[in-house]
Amino acid sequence: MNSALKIGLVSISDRASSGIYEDQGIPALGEWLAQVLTTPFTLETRLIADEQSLIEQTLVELVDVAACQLVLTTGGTGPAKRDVTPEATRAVMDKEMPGFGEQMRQISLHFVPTAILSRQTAVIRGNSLILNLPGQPKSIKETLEGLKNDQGQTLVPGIFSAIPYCIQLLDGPYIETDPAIVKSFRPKSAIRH
Ligand SMILES: Nc1ncnc2c1ncn2[C@@H]1O[C@H](COP(=O)(O)OP(=O)(O)OP(=O)(O)O)[C@@H](O)[C@H]1O
Ligand SMILES: Nc1nc2c(c(=O)[nH]1)N[C@H]1C(S)=C(S)[C@@H](COP(=O)(O)O)O[C@H]1N2
Repeated sequence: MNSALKIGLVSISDRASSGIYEDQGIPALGEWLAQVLTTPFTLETRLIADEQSLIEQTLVELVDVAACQLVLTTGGTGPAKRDVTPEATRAVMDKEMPGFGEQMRQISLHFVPTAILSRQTAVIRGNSLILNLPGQPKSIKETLEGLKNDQGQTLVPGIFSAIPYCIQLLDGPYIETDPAIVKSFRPKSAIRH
């Protein structure tokens, strides 16, 4: 199976979803993906409140019905009572991919000491990867892209480097990126020319 790339974006914020402020999560995710992906893709976007059952329902629908091979959530990963995104994500998983959360916290510590407050994780459901990002819109680029010096050299690799190969291992489309922004890493045997 090697269908066209479809990515689900879920912004989870009580205030953005009720109109108290404008959602910046989905635009930030969409703009970043448009810059980095050289593979054509389509988006399915959802803006929802921090309600566990609604988050679970949305993730299931994006994977099982809309057939997104990758789903990125933003928001609701912190310690506050209504932050339940990781619980909802785990509730719909087949298996957990804890390395993504570990690496994102490592990256984020280069930007903010409160990075350890994010409980973000990643999971596999069916043939799809679901990944939690923090709610702060600037954290999207920080965690996906990593940290570069003034000369543009990578100091800490962002987690997106590992996503194309992960999707490939799940029998999804072959995803390519602009290496000047994020170099996708694959073992030599998995590279297609
Ligand atoms: N979707 C969003 N759009 C714009 N800014 C956001 C969004 N989500 C979070 N932020 C910003 O990042 C900060 C930290 O995000 P966090 O997810 O902790 O928000 P929150 O306090 O849980 O509130 P809410 O769920 O209502 O966004 C917020 O105070 C807000 O300034
Ligand atoms: N890269 C990055 N990671 C970050 C942040 C940030 O600004 N940049 N904010 C942190 C803060 S302040 C919190 S409370 C947690 C959880 O945020 P969330 O509840 O919006 O998901 O993410 C953390 N991770």
